[in-house]
Amino acid sequence: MSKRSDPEHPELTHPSTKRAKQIDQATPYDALQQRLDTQAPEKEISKVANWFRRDLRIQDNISLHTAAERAREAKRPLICFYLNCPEWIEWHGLSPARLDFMNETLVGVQAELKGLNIPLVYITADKRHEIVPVILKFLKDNSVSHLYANFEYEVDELRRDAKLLKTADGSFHVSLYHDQCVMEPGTMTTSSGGPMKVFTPYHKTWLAEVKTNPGLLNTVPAPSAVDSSISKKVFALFDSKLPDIPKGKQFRSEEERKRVRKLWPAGHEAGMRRMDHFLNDKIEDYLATRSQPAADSTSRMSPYFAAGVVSVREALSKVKEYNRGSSDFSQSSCRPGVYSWVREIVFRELYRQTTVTTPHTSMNLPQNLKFEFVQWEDDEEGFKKWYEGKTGVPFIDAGMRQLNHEAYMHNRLRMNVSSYLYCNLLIDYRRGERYFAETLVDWDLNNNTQGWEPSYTVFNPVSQAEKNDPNGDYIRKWVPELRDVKGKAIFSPHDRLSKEEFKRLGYPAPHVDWKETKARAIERFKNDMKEAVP
Ligand SMILES: Cc1cc2nc3c(=O)[nH]c(=O)nc-3n(C[C@H](O)[C@H](O)[C@H](O)COP(=O)(O)OP(=O)(O)OC[C@H]3O[C@@H](n4cnc5c(N)ncnc54)[C@H](O)[C@@H]3O)c2cc1C
Repeated sequence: MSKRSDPEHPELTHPSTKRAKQIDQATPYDALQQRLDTQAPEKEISKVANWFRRDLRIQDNISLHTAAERAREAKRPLICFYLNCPEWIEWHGLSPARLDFMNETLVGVQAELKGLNIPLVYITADKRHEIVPVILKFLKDNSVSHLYANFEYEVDELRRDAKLLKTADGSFHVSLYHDQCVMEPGTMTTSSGGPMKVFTPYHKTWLAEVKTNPGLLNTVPAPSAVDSSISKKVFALFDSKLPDIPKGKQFRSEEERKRVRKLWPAGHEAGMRRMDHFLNDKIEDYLATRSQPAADSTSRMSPYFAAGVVSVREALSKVKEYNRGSSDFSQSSCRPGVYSWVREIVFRELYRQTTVTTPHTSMNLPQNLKFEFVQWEDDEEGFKKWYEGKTGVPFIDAGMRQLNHEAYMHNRLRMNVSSYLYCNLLIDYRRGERYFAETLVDWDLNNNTQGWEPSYTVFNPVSQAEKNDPNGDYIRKWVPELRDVKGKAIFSPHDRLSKEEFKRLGYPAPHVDWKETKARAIERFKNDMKEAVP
């Protein structure tokens, strides 16, 4: 089957499954590596540039650190820049919360760099196809001989970098670094040499590597101040103005902006404060409470990691300190909370390895390509109820209302609302994936696509709520219509209250019957995938 595009939902466009398999065979990552390896020999340094991407910090930033060292040794200026592309923002569906968080962080980064006599310049390419020419012009106009940046692993970004190298044709030298993870994506292989894809062996190997090589968690310092006799050569580049967030991507109101900003204070310092708070007050109980959304006991570090405001190495170095200086994070050697939190970080690492080695996963296609053959339902009413948190299923509605209010959702709810959308409503999972991207402050393509990977597991939102929100506190917080419902009726008020009692709540009846739709989904998946040949 394999539809290539859906005119009503252009965000779901993707290649055919056959093409996806070809892309997995000859990956954009390998193509870029090849270009990097076959560059013309380096010329003498005239100016060095560092391109900030999803690494919005000066602390423990590998490309920035290396670029600054190169410039310092050569006594040449260092220029930093950030590329803004409104069409790219639309294409990837970034949320107002995420953009505001990034912009606020950039304001701080620019000020920090200025204090070190290093300019941060904002450059804009209105359209995606203008990105490469705009960057080339900027580098040429400023006589840059050496460009530094950290890898981004998604297909679009890898192809953009390969195109930049091709078009530059040796006019400057490009160096890219692995900065997003502890373990370089693609390097964790099985005994037969292929990339590890399964979590348990990946986790085991990751723990062993980090235990024997604690240097993997080492951080690099922020750049030191540039001598003003050198920085004056790029005097005109200081005080570049932060571009406005595109109109359609701004908060609906000042009140909303203030509220969301308060929840997610921007910048590295705020991120590290949050990490300290987690270690001081939360990590001890993390294993026991991490699935209980009312406890709010997780770190809430995801926006900082997703935009690279805090590096994972720096966060793990803090965890190592807490772990009495040991990088042995195995279950038998550390506190349960430490083991369990690091395990989540390892999921994040594996998902980057997956993006690099199975690139079709970042092209709107499921990892298991057979799911591409499922016929999804067009249930617009159901979709609207889902995203507004009005499905009539309290746990699902609470999760979606938290998302809409905080630009964030607890992991347990992410698992439940995604399953509900593509199993019970049988709506194309990619629409939910996209809604998350457009709403979350912590959107991260690797974690989001893997989180949304369809499967046969149909979560039961009633038993899930009974287990993980036993007193119904989370539901009461986010679904005020149910605030006064007593006992277990809160988990399924339509079925557990009398008709009159339910009517008085002013809460919707379930949009679909869970049992029936579970059976429908399993049947549909089986039938549609039975003879699928991706
Ligand atoms: C459908 C779905 C969509 C998701 N979309 C995103 C997303 O866009 N961005 C995102 O960062 N995470 C996503 N996740 C993973 C997870 O829900 C969030 O990372 C987590 O809830 C963030 O809260 P925290 O920082 O308090 O996590 P903690 O529990 O404190 O975990 C620490 C860190 O580990 C990483 N992590 C935790 N859980 C996971 C996981 N299941 N998979 C991968 N990494 C994990 C995150 O970087 C997180 O900040 C998604 C999960 C699902 C099921």
